[in-house]
Amino acid sequence: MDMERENHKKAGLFDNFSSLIRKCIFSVLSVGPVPSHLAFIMDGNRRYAKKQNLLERDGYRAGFSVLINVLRYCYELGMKHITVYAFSIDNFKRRPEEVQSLMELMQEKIEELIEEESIVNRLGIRIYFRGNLKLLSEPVRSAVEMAMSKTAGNSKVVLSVCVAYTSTDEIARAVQESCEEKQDEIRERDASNAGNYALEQPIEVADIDRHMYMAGVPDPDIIIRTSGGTRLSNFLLWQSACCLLYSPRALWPEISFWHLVLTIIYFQRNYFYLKEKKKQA
Ligand SMILES: CC(C)=CCC/C(C)=C/CC/C(C)=C/COP(=O)(O)OP(=O)(O)O
Repeated sequence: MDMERENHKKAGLFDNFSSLIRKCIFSVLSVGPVPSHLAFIMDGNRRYAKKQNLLERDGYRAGFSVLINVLRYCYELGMKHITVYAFSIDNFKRRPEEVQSLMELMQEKIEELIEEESIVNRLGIRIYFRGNLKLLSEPVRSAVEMAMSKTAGNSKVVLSVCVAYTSTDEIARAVQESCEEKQDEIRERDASNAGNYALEQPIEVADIDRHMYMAGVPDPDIIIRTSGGTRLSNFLLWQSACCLLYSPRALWPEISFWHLVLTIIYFQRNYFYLKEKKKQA
């Protein structure tokens, strides 16, 4: 028992020490510009499981723990938006047992996240799930909806979790809805202006923007794809016209505080170039 208490005390001291080191490093980094929106393609969970001789499911569990750590670091750095690619529409084509196991894990973790004392509530994180949510099974969809309503009062950080998501689906749906909206407007105007044909009204980029799953979220400053890949894999294509891509070689569950530090340094080195490109766009 004494041994247990001793170990607990040591772990507590280590946590305090790490948090102090983090604070010092973050205050140095904060002298320069810090991104306000990071987006992650959390690649490499299965490879990690294989490498560590774990079940695939445990690779995803390790990936979820890393997501929680990353959220804490981003919060400490004062970032406003974090977006993660948790499940693409194409992922539904994986083996049914794998899809089932990942969905069960998501449901379990979402339910944990909305508990009163969870990190999400302690740090004031508002969660949005973005994607074609109709494609989710009923229990997962209810968990997702519950998480969005239970965190609606949190306002420090916005976590956007893209599930049942692909950019091409997002764009096609937004264009479709914008056309329908425009047709309704024309119909209403024609009805009140009998006999006069309405002039053709083009659909603007801003109209489509308003109908995106990511509506209201500023475009990401950097997309980080772990495991060294440099493909966007149908993630945030509409939102990444002026965005950096960073691809550390580490698998997602291996991502640590130091990878985040390197990401910020990469952002700071490219800041003026990015600012110039944004101005031109
Ligand atoms: C509640 C919540 C937000 C949970 C998120 C859990 C989590 C870490 C999901 C990642 C899912 C995924 C398909 C990652 C891609 O890597 P991969 O598994 O395809 O790995 P590979 O590239 O090694 O094959």
